[in-house]
Amino acid sequence: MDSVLLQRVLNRFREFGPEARSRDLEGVLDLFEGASLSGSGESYILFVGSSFVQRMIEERYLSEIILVMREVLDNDRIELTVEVLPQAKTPQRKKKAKESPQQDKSKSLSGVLSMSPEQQSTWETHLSPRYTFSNYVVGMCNQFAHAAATAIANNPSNTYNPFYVFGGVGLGKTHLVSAIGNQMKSRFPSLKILYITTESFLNEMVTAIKFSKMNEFRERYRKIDVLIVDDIQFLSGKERTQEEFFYTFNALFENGKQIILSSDCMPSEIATLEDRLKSRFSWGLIADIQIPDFETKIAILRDKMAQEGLALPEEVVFFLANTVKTNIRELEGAMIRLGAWGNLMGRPITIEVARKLLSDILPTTKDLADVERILAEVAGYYGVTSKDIRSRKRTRSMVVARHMAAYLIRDIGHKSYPEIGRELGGRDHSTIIHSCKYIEDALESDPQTMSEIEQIKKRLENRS
Ligand SMILES: Nc1ncnc2c1ncn2[C@@H]1O[C@H](COP(=O)(O)OP(=O)(O)OP(=O)(O)O)[C@@H](O)[C@H]1O
Repeated sequence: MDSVLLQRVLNRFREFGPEARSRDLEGVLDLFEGASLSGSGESYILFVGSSFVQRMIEERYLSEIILVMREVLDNDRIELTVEVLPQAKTPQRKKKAKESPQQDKSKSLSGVLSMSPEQQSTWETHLSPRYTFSNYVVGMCNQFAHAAATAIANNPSNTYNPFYVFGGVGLGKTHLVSAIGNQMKSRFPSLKILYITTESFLNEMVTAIKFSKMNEFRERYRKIDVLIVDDIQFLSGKERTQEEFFYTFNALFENGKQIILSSDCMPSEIATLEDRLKSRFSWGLIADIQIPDFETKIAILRDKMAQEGLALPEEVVFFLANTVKTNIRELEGAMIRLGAWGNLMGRPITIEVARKLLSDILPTTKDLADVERILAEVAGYYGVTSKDIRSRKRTRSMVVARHMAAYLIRDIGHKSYPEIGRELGGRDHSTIIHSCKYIEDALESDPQTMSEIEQIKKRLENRS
C-alpha cells in the first residue's frame, strides 16, 4: 500500500479539487479516512471503507483524483478504480452499472488519440446516459433553457447555434446539455456528438502538444457534428487553449455544425476571455438557469428518490428543500446521505436526525445573520435589494453592489470564495474572486471606494 503517494495526492486534491468545484472540503476529505492506495505503473486501486463511500467517490470526485494523480506522477495514462476493502464489504448497495457524470467528465481524448484505428471506429460521445430530458425536472427556473434545449435536440444546427446555457453552481447545466446530446444520439444515430469539459479539452490539447499529435487533435475535432463543451468559463486566462478553441469553433460553425456551451456566467462576464470568443459565444441563443424555487426542489427530490429507490418522510423532504438553498447537487448529496444512513442504521429519519447528519451544510443563525446584514446594508447603500444582488440582473448599480457585497462578506464575514458564491445566488468561486479583485483594484485607484466601504462598515456597526 502506498500511503505516501495517497497523502501527496490528497494534499494536491485539497488545493485543486473540491475548492475548484466549490464543494465542502472537509466533508470531502472525510471520505478518504482509512483509505489506502495500491498499484504501480499506470494502474492503481483506491481501497475505501464502505460501498457508500466508494459510490460517493466514484460519482463525485474520481475524475478530479485521477487528474491530480496524473499530475503528481507526471503520467497522463494513470488509471484509478475505487474498491471496497474486502473485509469492509457490505451488501447495502449494488454498484451502479451506469457511468457517473464525473467519470464521463474525466474521459479523455488522449485515450482516444492513442487508440488503434479499429478501436477508434466506434464513436465515443462521452455523454453520461443518466442525464436525459425524461429525468430533468422543469420549473420556472429553467423553463426557457429547457424549451430551447429540446428544440435544438430535435433539430440540430438549424435552430440556435451556438447554444449557450449559463447558471450558478450545481443548477443542472451539465444535465441539460448532456440531455440534448443523448436525445440527438437516439434520434440521429449517425451524428458524431462529443461531450467534453473545458478542462478535458485543455488536457487533451496539452497531451497532443506533448506527443506532437496536434494534427490528429485538430482533425478529430473538425469531424464532429455536435460539440458540447461544459464549463467554458474555465477558458478564462488560458490563452493557448482559447486560441485553439477559437479555430475549432470557427471550423465547426462555418460547416454548419452544432455547438453547445455551458458556463457559470454570461460570455461577457468570463474574465480574460478574448473578445472574439465572447462575441462568437453570443451569436446564437443564450439561456440561463436560475435558482430553483421550493416546489421545483421538491419535485427534483421526489424524482431522485424514485431513481435511487429511497424513501424519505415528507417532512424531511420539505426540510431538505428549505435548507439547501441553491445547489441541486448539494440537495441530492444531502438526500443520498440521509438515505444511506436510513439503510445502514435501519432507523427512521426524522427532522432531528436530518439536522444532526447535515450539520456541516446547515448554516448557523449567526452566519445567516452576518451575511444577510451585510447584503442588506450594501443593497441599501446602492439603492438596490438583496434579491437584486443575488439575481443575474446586470444594471450598473447592481453589479457594483454585487462586487462590494462579495468583498465585504470576505473581509468582514471571513467566508471562503465558494461560500460567498453560494450566498450570492449560486455563483462560481472564480466570479467571486473577480468581484473581490475589482474592489481591491478600485481601492488602489479611487479614494471614493475606501470612503464607500467605511460608510457601509459604520452603518453595520451602528446597527449591531
Ligand atoms: N432540473 C433538474 N432536474 C433533475 N435533476 C437536476 C436538475 N437540475 C440539476 N439536477 C441534478 O443536480 C446535479 C447537478 O447538476 P449538474 O452537474 O448538471 O450541474 P451544473 O450546473 O453542471 O454544475 P457545475 O456548476 O458544478 O458544473 C445532477 O445530479 C443533476 O442531475
